[in-house]
Amino acid sequence: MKDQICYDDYQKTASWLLSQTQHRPKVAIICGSGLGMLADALKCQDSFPYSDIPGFPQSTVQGHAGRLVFGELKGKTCVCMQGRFHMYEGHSLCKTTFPVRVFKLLGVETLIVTNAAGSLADSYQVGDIMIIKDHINFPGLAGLNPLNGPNDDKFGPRFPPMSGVYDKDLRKIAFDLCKSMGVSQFVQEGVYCMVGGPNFESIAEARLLHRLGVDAVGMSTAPEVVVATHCGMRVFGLSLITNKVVKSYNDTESVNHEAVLEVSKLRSQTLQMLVTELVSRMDINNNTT
Ligand SMILES: O=P(O)(O)O[C@H]1O[C@H](CO)[C@@H](O)[C@H]1O
Ligand SMILES: Nc1nc2[nH]cnc2c(=O)[nH]1
Repeated sequence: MKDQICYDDYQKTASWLLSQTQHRPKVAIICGSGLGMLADALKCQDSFPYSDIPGFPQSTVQGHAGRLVFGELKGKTCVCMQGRFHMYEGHSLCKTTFPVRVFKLLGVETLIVTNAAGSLADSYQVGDIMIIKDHINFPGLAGLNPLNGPNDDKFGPRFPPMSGVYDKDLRKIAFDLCKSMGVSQFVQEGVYCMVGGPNFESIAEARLLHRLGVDAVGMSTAPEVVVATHCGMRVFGLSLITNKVVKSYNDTESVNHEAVLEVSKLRSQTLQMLVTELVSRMDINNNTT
């Protein structure tokens, strides 16, 4: 796949998908590491391996199956990415966010992003679910932004605002749902920070992030949210806290990807229920098939 992607490239992929499925999704869900089971809740599935979709990048990370699944959650049509693309895999940021613009062209109005993340906040525990209130896009602050290059006005403005992008109403609905599901004791709300990866944080880096007010850190999500916001989508995000980031030189623990995937399994049912109920409560004009 080439590095410069133009409107026609997104359009070709969207047209191919529209020709292969009757589903017309209004909601897209991106599954984080080990969270691909979120797609299992979809009814009447049509699914496509990324390798079959013209123009789609390929997943290379364990815990990211590489399948696009269309289907219904409580009667609402959704498309779900079982596997996302990360900058550290060697993809350009345009490629990591390619699906988001394709979703826009499919008619998607709301993007739900999920990820596995390490916690910096002292009060967080492994297994907590963090509703994302805001993000710090470290690569973005350093000039690595998926919107770099000529702006395509068909998608959005040159200088999109990034304040208040994680939809307040959806966050409130999610909180209320967690209460009614009896899981609010392990639900948090906080700031997600994207770093480039693929290495986990050094202790000095962890301390820096902690001082900056970061609650959870990962290697994804922010570019997808930037692109979704640029093209006018509503955004909701969840981080599953899979590990505590090591902040002390006395700590002998260290994190690894296998442990991240293990914890993802632990909360799979709760996350699936939360996302399903959230989608079912969304105000969506659903014109399926
Ligand atoms: O952000 P997701 O895709 O959930 O994955 C997270 O888990 C991986 C590290 O274990 C990194 O890719 C990090 O970003
Ligand atoms: N950067 C980063 N990404 C993660 N993904 C899951 N856990 C972590 C972590 O501790 N740090």
